[in-house]
Amino acid sequence: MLRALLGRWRSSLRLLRPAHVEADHAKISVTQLGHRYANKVVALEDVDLNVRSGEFICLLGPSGCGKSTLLYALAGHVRPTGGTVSIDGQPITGPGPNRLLMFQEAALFPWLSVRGNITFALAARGVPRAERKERADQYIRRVHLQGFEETLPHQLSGGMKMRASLARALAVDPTVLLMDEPFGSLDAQTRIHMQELLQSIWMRTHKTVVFVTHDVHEALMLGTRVVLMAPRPGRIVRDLEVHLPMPRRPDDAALTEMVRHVQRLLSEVERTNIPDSPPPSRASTPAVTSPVLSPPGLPRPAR
Ligand SMILES: Nc1ncnc2c1ncn2[C@@H]1O[C@H](COP(=O)(O)OP(=O)(O)OP(=O)(O)O)[C@@H](O)[C@H]1O
Repeated sequence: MLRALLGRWRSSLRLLRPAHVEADHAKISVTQLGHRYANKVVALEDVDLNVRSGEFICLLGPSGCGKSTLLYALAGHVRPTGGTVSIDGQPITGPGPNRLLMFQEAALFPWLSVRGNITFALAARGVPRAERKERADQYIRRVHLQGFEETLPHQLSGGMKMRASLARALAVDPTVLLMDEPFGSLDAQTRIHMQELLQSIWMRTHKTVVFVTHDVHEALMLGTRVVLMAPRPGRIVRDLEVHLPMPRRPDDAALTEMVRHVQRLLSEVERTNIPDSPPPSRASTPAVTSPVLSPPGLPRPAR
């Protein structure tokens, strides 16, 4: 029994491997990124991250580890105080049409219908009038909102608003989709539905996505890569490729094993960053670099 459990645990963790992406092969390249806010908080220090075209990256970590700051630096909304960020070899100096940032709030115009919100965004991006309605309706179908084209946002549920917002984001076809905890305010069931929808859309489009979340299960459900961050100063401590086939089921056994493993890594990150303890030196986070950990109640496997 124990041997079977251990075998299952080992094989699921083999699907979680360290990521190594050369800068030459990267769509997004972040080099030695640092950001210190005006209040002297060091939100990011020495962050290096290369993202291939078509990857779904989840930034995961405790509150305050700089996930949003990194995302906003990619969006061009934060001008980092050190290092560089580039997309397709072009340095980012401000917001641009090749990136789209989505938040927890659907941010729909309340006086425009679902279709109106999408066609407005298309018009703002210079899409010819003749194409707008057809393109809007195509993405409305993709998020399963057909029949609600003329509905105003206040007549939609939270999940439907988020689907409309997702349709709008996809319709403008950005090179990179940046998502800051987009499903954070949804109830558990709607959140799972949104994850499944986003996953199925990603499988069709292979859009490059950078997705911020606190939720380990969400990160492993969606990500082709999970980047673990730690605070004070905000930095990357683990970068793992998730080789679990898609579509993923929320209750899949291998996924559940991985969630436990990554939760343990995260709690080690949190233990080395206890509030009111002196900030850890960069060399004092060794636990996070230990390659294999035992799940609770199981012996530590031989290396
Ligand atoms: N505009 C700002 N001015 C000053 N400090 C800021 C500002 N925005 C963020 N910070 C600080 O920078 C650090 C990183 O914040 P950031 O929001 O990027 O982290 P996060 O990992 O996204 O956190 P959370 O998960 O809670 O959203 C935190 O200590 C935060 O207090």
